[in-house]
Amino acid sequence: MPGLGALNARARSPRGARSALLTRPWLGMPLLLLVLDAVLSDSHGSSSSSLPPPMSCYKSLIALLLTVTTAITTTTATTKITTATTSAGSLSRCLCASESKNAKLHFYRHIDKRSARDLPLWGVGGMEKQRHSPTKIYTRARTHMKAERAGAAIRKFLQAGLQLAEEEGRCAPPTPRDTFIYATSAQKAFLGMSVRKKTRVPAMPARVDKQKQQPHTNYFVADKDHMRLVCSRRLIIYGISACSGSRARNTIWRLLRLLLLLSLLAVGILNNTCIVRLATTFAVIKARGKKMHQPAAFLCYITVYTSVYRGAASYIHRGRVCELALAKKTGSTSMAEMRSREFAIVDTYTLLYLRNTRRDSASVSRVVMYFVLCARVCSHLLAQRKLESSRTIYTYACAHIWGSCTSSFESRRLRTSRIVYIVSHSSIIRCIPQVRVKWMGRAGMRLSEAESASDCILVVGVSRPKLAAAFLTVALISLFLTFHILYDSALYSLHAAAAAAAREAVDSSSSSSSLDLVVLDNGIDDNSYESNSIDAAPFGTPPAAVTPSLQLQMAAAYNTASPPAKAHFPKTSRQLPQAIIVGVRKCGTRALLEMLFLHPQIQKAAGEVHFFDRDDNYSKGLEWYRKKMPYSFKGQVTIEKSPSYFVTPEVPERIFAMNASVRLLVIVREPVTRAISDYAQLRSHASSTPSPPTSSFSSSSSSSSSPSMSPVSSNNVNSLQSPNSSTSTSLQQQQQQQPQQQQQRSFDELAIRSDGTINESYRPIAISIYHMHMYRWLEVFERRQILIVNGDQLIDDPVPQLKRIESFLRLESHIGRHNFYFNHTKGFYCMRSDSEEKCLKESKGRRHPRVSPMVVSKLRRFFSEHNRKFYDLVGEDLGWPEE
Ligand SMILES: Nc1ncnc2c1ncn2[C@@H]1O[C@H](COP(=O)(O)OS(=O)(=O)O)[C@@H](OP(=O)(O)O)[C@H]1O
Repeated sequence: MPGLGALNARARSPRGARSALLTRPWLGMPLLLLVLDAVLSDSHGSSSSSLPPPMSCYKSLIALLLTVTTAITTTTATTKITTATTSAGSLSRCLCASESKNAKLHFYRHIDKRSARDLPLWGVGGMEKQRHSPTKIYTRARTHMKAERAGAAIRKFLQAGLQLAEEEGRCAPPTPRDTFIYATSAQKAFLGMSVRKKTRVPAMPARVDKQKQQPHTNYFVADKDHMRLVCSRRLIIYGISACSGSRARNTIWRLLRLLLLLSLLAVGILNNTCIVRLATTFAVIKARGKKMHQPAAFLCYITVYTSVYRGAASYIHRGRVCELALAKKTGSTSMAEMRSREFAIVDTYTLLYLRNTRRDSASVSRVVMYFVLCARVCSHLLAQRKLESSRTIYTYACAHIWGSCTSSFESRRLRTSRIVYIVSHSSIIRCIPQVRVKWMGRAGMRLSEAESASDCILVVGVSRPKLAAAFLTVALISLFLTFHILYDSALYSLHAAAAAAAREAVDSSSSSSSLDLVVLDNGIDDNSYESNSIDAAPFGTPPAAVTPSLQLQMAAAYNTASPPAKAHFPKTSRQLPQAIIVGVRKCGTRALLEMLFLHPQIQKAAGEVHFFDRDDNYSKGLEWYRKKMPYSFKGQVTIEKSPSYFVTPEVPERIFAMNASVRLLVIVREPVTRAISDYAQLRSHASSTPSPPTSSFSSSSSSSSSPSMSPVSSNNVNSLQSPNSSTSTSLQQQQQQQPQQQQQRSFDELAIRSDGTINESYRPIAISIYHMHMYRWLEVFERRQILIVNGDQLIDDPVPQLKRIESFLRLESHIGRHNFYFNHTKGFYCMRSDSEEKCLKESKGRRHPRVSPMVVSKLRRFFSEHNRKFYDLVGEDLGWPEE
């Protein structure tokens, strides 16, 4: 058994195995894994056998899990992106709030939902009153309300905001008020608004819904581009976002994160690789992320991986970047003192983006908008005398963006390829009459004694989904790696457990009596059933996998060697059958196969393969056939059954060509009973088959041209093949014709012609003339390769027949009486294994039609001669009745 050496060798080198885990390719995505799996599933696909599901099943499951995880991750990341892109809405809300309620802007370091909830923002529709963020309202509406009601609720919510705005009298939009609703298309649809794609700005978006209750208010659906119009046109933005997602999704995400963290930490300890460390770092940060302001944390992840702006990111996530900068610029070292000063931070979380942003229309326009907003904030601060007008406002942005902004201010109009923004310099100047806005380079963030003090630093910027994509990639790779490693570890443990179990079994069996060993070692010779046994090594693979001698070797190996840290389970593969039940139809082939399957060393093919008797299957080649076989361990015997092999002339040669030493099982039953059983089956099938359109068949029973009693013609033999065989045309005719016409007739009519002779061309009769088929097998195979199983005895008492077969297959005796119990309802023996009790299905053991005793005895007399020929051929007398 080659597996033994390999087993021990591998068991002794767990380190090698473990390192193999890490050298596995992990560059692909889960789907790639699935594809690979499918390609490689040749030797590890699923099987209908009783073996534990092959590895690829686990792998597929893991891959599926990964895909689901990926989907969740993607969704989460997408919502983060949405959060980022709706930041403009947050800013405008902040702005309005500051103007309406004199809110202290330095509270707004983190413009997130939590802080927003506590602020008296009218810009999002009376948030203070309702104590709910629009996200929450939307989510709740989506979850709990019908679309219309939810739409109405949100409209009401928006109107409340408008009302509040009116009361405040600040930041009030011109009349008629134009309200822009910034929402995803799904949300807009939800609101009952048709979504019009915005193409050109400044053309106003189409008006889609007029509120009758508030005739002066026009509701428009704004897309991202419209957001940029907000300030210049003094419109109101309502940000409705579903960023937060459902509670369930958040919980799942949290759990996944925890799982990821724990697993990566565990694996990271074992495997000191930078990949794992990286992933672990990611997990730790991700886990911590929930405590941080989302976008800042988000930037932090990116920073960790790019390692470019680490310092800046940490400043940001602490929300102190401006404070520090200001402290340095004013020469103050005391933070407490700094906090007592008034200054504004409009937005911090997109600082890093500014370093990377391209000079494209979208980012520039967004920055312009931010500046406008900043300007308004400054104006507000000036009005409150919290900012000295003589002071300089520093903004931190990369040079080219700043260049765009200033040039736009100067030219009063920023024109890009796509959009013209009406951002006039005068409007800004109106807002901040005496405040100069200057760009402060990165160096400005550091201590510079020469610089004059400043009261206000505006850190502005934009964020883009691009960064999120990077994050997502890292997340996916980490997830993939994690699950891959987890999967490997799980398999590893499974193997070890299985090997340990095998070892236990070996230990216990080695302590059993030595008599067993003697009997088994001499197996065939000592077995009284073994008249047909083959003495040479029978199968393509050594049958010794679990023979006691080998078990002892294994046990010895286990016992002498120091206990291995890890062990490997032998691999499974699909083997061509070493034994085939070739027939005979209706003699108990299924029962035989299922009963043999009780033996742990036997694996059975699912269904009937019909490889050798059907030309279309045979032409697919042996590889196709092999793939139809179940997975088996080395040393196990693979068996398939296709009863029509017995009567198909080409089959013996074909099987021989595959494996000259194959073992064949022919199960036979008293021919008349078999014929009646066959008839019962045909009739049952006929009743469930729709009738063919035409039929030119002339009943064989009434056909005067039918062959006479004496030897069945070769024509008849050909016509006996499986109904599905493609080797015979007459057979197909028979297939179509028999069920409909013949099977409406009684067995008596079909089996006995009107002239009283036996209709031996009638298929059920012809198949029962066993010697006519058997001789073809004996022309090809040696007698000792074929075991004749008595099907009647298998019904009455299966165990002796099975013992014969165990011997014939050179298998350890395993199946015994404990494996069977008689089921009185079914009238047959049913099987019992450790795990279950099982009877054959209803089509096995059908009620036979009533056949007149005269016909039975007539048939028996007819068959007696054929039976004797069969006995002579096989050298066994089966003792079937002759009357
Ligand atoms: N344990 C047990 N349970 C049920 N049936 C049993 C069993 N042992 C043998 N048999 C007999 O098997 C007969 C069906 O034979 P096959 O399985 O070879 O039929 S088939 O050719 O595959 O259709 C079937 O024939 P019918 O009785 O005519 O249905 C049974 O008699």
